[in-house]
Amino acid sequence: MIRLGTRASALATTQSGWVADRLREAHGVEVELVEISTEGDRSSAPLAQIGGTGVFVAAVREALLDGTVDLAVHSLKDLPTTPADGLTLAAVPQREDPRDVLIARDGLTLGELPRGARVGTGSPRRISQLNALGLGIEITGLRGNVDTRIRKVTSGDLDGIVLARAGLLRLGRADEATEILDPIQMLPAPGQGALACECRADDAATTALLAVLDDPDTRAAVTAERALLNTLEAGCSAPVGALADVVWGDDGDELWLRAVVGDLSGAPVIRRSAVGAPAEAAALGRRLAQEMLADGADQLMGSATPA
Ligand SMILES: NCc1[nH]cc(CCC(=O)O)c1CC(=O)O
Repeated sequence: MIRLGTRASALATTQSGWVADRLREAHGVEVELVEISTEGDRSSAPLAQIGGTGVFVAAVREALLDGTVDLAVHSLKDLPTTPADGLTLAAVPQREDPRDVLIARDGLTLGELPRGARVGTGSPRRISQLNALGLGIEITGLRGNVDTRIRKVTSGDLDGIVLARAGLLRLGRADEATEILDPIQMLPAPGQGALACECRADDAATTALLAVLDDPDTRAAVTAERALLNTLEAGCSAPVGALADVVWGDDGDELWLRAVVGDLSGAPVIRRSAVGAPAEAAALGRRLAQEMLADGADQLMGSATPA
């Protein structure tokens, strides 16, 4: 019997249920879902105020460490880049679509929104990239689960919201998006669309069961994205986007990494890309981050501390 710790939100239980099904299928093991309430779920304060998206992860990790559960499934983009003592990232399953989408009233796209339109997002990364497009839209803070956010549009409170396509796909609501945002304009959060299966580092049995779920291309991609974020010394609430892909190139598999650093004001952002070998994903992320720091990424982010 494997006890799988999960947050109680619809998205978290769907993700955890998916991992549980894969484990049952692959190994015929019993898996029980154990719901864990986190500070991020209990409070509606802005995430930057209560410690960033790490608040979703901390309580679930505690349950792992004290033995209440044997396995935790997180959204990888919510996982801090510093490794947790005593835990191991045992599997990164194949990634869902990493892109962001717009859900707007009347089927509108970003370019069709009138000046002054009110678009909801609390993510500094999304605010920075939206403002840099110079569309004259007004951005307002937004939190809550996927359903709560979508209702801000259907109720007429907001003209649009931006959120991750992966969450919508997992909840069977992807057709509610009115535009898929091209990464050329809107790079996703490092790790977006990927899941993290975490267990105790000394739990060889669970680690071995999880091995079948690991997707090497996804792991290489998110390793590069997270190494970049870590080298920029930026947390989950920094205006940083990154997306890596394994592509077939002249020398076999190549890992392409694109990244953006901005500020919240609509100032020009810094965008760069680099290519390397999938086996050197972390080095690729660090190298691209160094280049962006040389471009002034730290000053740009330094001016961007959210109020
Ligand atoms: N920040 C919250 C969060 N964490 C993970 C997802 C779902 C997408 C994913 O798995 O990356 C979301 C919602 C969103 O950003 O719209």
